[in-house]
Amino acid sequence: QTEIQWWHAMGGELGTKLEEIVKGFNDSQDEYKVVPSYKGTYPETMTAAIAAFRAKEQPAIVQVFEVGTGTMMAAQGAIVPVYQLMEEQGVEFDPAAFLPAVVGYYTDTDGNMLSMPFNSSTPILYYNKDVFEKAGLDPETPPKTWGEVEEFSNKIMESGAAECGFTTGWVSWIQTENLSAFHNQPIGTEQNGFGGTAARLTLNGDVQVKHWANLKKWADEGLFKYGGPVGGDDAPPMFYSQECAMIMNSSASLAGVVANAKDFELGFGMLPYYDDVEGAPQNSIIGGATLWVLTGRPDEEYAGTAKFFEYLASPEVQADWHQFSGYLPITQAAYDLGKEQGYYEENPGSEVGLQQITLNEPTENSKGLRFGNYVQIRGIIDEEFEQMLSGSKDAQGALDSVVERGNALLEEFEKQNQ
Ligand SMILES: O=P(O)(O)OC[C@H](O)CO
Repeated sequence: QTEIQWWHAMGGELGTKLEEIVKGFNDSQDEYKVVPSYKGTYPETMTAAIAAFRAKEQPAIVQVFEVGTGTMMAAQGAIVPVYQLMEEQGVEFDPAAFLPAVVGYYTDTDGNMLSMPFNSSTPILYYNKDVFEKAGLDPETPPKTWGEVEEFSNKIMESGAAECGFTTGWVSWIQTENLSAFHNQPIGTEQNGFGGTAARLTLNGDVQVKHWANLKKWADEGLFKYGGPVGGDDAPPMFYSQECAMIMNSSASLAGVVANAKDFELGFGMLPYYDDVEGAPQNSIIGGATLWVLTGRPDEEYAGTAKFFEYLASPEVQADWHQFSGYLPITQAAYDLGKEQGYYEENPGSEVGLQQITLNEPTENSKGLRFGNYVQIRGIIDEEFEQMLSGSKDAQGALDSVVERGNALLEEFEKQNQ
């Protein structure tokens, strides 16, 4: 039996489900055994894989979050593009089976898919209907605009229904990158980096500055509570304990929310927008991760990997994973299967993420981003946001620093990849 190592970043409920999915494949045949290993957060998993590659101890498959795409694409010689893998192994693979938002993010300029879509998400709003009701708000109506987020949060706090209005996961992904896409604002030149490595950051525009300044003001007033860097691990517990009435987080936080928020009625909504920004709401962008295949493994592992990917993309596996986790149904077939099963009717709110990424035809500003060294740039976004919260910089100063420090990394990346 050939063992295939799969390094991933799915902890908690998602990790348990991932293992169940792998077991389904392992039990379905006896030639290959996929061995999943949890390697920590997305940045930790990616760093571990790069170090392992240098030490020639790399796994065949590694799960890399969406913002690692630019770096992985440039790592020629280290990766086997998935379209090539499937072709070489004679396994049928139709990129058109995946949703356009997913295909667009992971294909090269010739339309070839480089990594295997597995878990694509988008951020949404979760809210506590019980707290809304206690505060005299309509529990069936989530806030649509940032003005309403402020107004509702004030009511919630003044009425004593909860201590805080809202929290958020991922300041980088949700309150900066998605905020920009949803308001049709660029975060960089060259179509947010899709046009090539000459791209530079521009995320210190008026809308982003206004939003960060508001977050600082709301944090000072207690309306908003910060959940920490990277994914914002401190945010979900504040929502589960009913300290904060709302949370903006990945659609894939669903599994955790369902498991932990047992004492109150859950509501779902789209991300808020500023109604004085023309073109908003545009559409949100995907997050989550894809599976990259690394070079340097024995041939039989690639044969098994192709078979495993075929299994992962099947409508049954995808629909099950999507419905459990809150990740988007990444293939049309998985979405259709869910409809046939009556899943969306029985689970109001479960289509919010999909409706939001498809709200409008994506523009250059809202189809995603592709920058090299972006994992490090995410770290800079968190650092500068924290500097702003502590009062040592204002929103403009913090975002200017993100651009300056980030562009130094982009210049370095461009030089290395000429
Ligand atoms: O928590 P996930 O898997 O939806 O990922 C969120 C972000 O896209 C990570 O960059």
